[in-house]
Amino acid sequence: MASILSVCTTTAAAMNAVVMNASRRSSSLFSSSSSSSSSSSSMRSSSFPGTSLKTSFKSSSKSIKMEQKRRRRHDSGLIVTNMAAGDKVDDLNIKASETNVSETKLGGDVRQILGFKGASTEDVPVWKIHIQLTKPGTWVPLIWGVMCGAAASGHYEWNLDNIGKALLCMTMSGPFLTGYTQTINDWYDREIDAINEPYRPIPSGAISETAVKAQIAVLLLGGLACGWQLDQWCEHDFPVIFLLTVFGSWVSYIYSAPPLKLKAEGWKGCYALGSSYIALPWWAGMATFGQLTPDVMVLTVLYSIAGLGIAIVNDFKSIEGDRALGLQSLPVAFGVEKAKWITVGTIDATQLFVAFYLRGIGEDFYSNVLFCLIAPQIFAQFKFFLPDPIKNDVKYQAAAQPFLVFGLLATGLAWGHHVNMLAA
Ligand SMILES: C/C(=C\COP(=O)(O)OP(=O)(O)O)CCC[C@H](C)CCC[C@H](C)CCCC(C)C
Repeated sequence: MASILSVCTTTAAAMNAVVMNASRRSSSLFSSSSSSSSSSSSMRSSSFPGTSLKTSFKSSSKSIKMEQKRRRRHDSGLIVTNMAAGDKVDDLNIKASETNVSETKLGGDVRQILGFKGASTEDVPVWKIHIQLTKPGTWVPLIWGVMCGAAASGHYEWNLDNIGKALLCMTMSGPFLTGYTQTINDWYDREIDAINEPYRPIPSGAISETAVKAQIAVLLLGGLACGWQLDQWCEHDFPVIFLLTVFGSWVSYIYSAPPLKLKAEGWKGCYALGSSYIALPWWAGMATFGQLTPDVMVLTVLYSIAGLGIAIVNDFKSIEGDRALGLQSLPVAFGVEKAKWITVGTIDATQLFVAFYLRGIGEDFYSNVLFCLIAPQIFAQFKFFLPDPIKNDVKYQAAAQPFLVFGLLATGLAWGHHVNMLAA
C-alpha cells in the first residue's frame, strides 16, 4: 500500500496541475476552469463547410450572424465589456466566447491536444482533432478513481498481471469511456458551441459528421470490450465490470442527449457527473482486484455528494447565463447566499461523515488523515469561497481540491486495510 501511495502522490500532483485548466463541468469535479484573456484575431470564424452540418445548424444561423456582427464591432473597438441588464442570451454567449481564445501558440497547441478551452485554432491534423474531442485532460479523475478502487480492494499487489489489469481498467475508464462521454457531449452541444465556442472541432467543421459518429461508436465499443475482457481476465462469474461499462455509457448518454439531457437540469446534472466520476471508476477498480460490496457502494455514492458540491462551485460564475438559458443551477434556484452554504455544507458534511464512519469501523489512522485533509478545505472555504464565491471560485478550487482528492485515496486505503483486517 505504501508503494501505491507513493505512485499516487506523484500522479496527484501532476493531475492537479493538468486538470486546473480543464473545461467547466467536464472536469470540474477535480478542477476549475481558468479563462484566458481574449484575442479576437485568433478566433476561427463560425463557418460550416459540411452540408449536413449546415442543415443541423440552421436554427443557430441567426445567432451566428449576430456573433459575426459582434466580432466586427469588437475589432473596431466598440464592444462593451460589462453586461447590461437587457442583454440577450446571444449576447451573453458571445461574452462567454471572448474568454476562451488562446493566448500563445504553444499554450494553444497544448490546450488543443488536451481538449481544453482556449485551444489553438490553426489547421491541425485530423488525428489531433480526434484526440481533442476526447478531452484527455478529463480522463485523469477517472484514472484516479480506478486507483482508489484498487487500493480499496485490499488485494492490489505489484506484479505484471495486476499492472496489466490496472492499465486495461484505466484505459477503459479514461480514453475509451470518458472519451466517448466527451465526444457525445460535444456532438449534442454542437449548436450551442457554434455560438459559445465556434472554434471547437465540430462547429468549426474541422471534423466531419461521419468521423464524429465513427469515433463515438469505436470508443463505446472499445470501452464495452475492455469491460468484457477484464471480467474474463479476472475470472468473474458475473460480468460486473461489463455491466458497469453499460451503466456508465447509459448515464453518459442521458447526461448529454435529449430527451433527458441531465446537464440542462442544473444540480441533477451535477450529481450525475459527480457520482459517475467518483463512484463508477472506484467500483471498476475494486471489482478488478477484489470484491465490490454493497457497503462500499453506498459509501462511494455518499462521497459523490461532495463531488456534487464541487461541481456546483463552478456554477457561481455563470449565474446570469444559466438564468437566461433557464438552467436551474443551485445558485440560480436558491440565490448566491443560500447556495454557497449548501455547497460547502455538502462538501464538508460528506467528508466528515466518511471520516467518522472510518473511525466507527476502527480505521482510526485513516480517519485522522481524512480529518487533517478536511481542515485545509474548510480554511479555504472561509478564506476564499464564502466571502465571494463568484470571484474566488478558481482560487478556492485550486486551494482545496488537492486535499479532497487525497481524501478519496485515504478512504480507499482505509477500506483496503479494513478488508484485510476482516480477512485476517
Ligand atoms: C461530458 C461531461 C461533461 C461535460 O459537461 P458540460 O457540457 O457542462 O461542459 P462543457 O461545455 O465544457 O463540455 C461528463 C459527463 C459525465 C457523465 C455524466 C458520466 C461519465 C461516465 C463515465 C465516463 C463512465 C465510466 C464507467 C467505468 C469506469 C466503468
